[in-house]
Amino acid sequence: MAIIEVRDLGKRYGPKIAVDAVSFEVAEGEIFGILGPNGAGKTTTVECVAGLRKADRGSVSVLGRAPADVRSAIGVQLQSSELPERIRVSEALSLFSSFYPTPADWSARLGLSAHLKAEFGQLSGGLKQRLSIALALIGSPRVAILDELTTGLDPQARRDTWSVIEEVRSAGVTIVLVTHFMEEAERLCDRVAVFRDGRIAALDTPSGLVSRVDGSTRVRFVPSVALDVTLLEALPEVTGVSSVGEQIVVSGSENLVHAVTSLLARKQIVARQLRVDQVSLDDAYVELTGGSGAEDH
Ligand SMILES: Nc1ncnc2c1ncn2[C@@H]1O[C@H](COP(=O)(O)OP(=O)(O)OP(=O)(O)O)[C@@H](O)[C@H]1O
Repeated sequence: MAIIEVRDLGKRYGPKIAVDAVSFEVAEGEIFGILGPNGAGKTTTVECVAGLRKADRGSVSVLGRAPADVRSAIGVQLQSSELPERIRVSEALSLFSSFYPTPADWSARLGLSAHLKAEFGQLSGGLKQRLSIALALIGSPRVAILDELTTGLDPQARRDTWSVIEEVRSAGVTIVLVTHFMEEAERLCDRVAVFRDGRIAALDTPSGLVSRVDGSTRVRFVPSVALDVTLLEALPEVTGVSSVGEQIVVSGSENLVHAVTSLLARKQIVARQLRVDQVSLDDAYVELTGGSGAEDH
């Protein structure tokens, strides 16, 4: 069942079209990723889903209602979340807890226990980030919107945060995750919408996005005897053949390996130094967004 439905969403800032005809659904319990270069409209879209920004066009429903009517069911961690400099971590947690009938405390799990007395203004960027995640989850939301969840975290803290997100999902929370990190999307997301210039350029599972790239699989080998490459080119699974010295590199679709090895077996040719590579979500992203840098934050 869809817990979030976005239909034909449109938003301008003056002459600038930030979001244009964006539609998608998020199923209950899903981790839905939103990827795209800077300025592609990701934050504007999630702000509309959270009920924090009014769209010019289209509709958003969360749990079948307008987001503004179900605010307590939506937890939001946005890029710009700022707190007063002097507020202590413990004070922020109890203040936010007081807004909700059944608050949930994720602070220990997010590594904040040793920093409860620290003032917000003294926290490192990573700790501020973790506090903002704890505050987004404090109201036991049905839907959590996390914008650039792990930006500013070191690799270990990023992995720890991923484990927390997996726990949050196991607790039944649906998650919308805006990210610049392909590894994060690949690890966490069930489906990913790739935004480009205010529109969704592609929406699929991470592996589905990869398989859209032409020549997403590459087979490299050195044939035991000279091989007529036109035989390889004639295979329907093959999109390209090149040679580097003795090595032959064949690109093509998912079933490429079987097609190539069957041909070699028929010709009684042994494939030496056989290697198979798959393009990464990074490669797919670059192709789908026209080469914009993904991790330029
Ligand atoms: N309040 C605003 N006033 C004017 N223009 C805005 C405003 N907020 C965003 N924009 C513009 O709208 C476009 C989309 O911005 P948005 O923040 O939604 O993109 P984004 O994909 O989240 O980018 P980023 O990855 O940099 O956060 C950008 O061109 C941005 O400059």
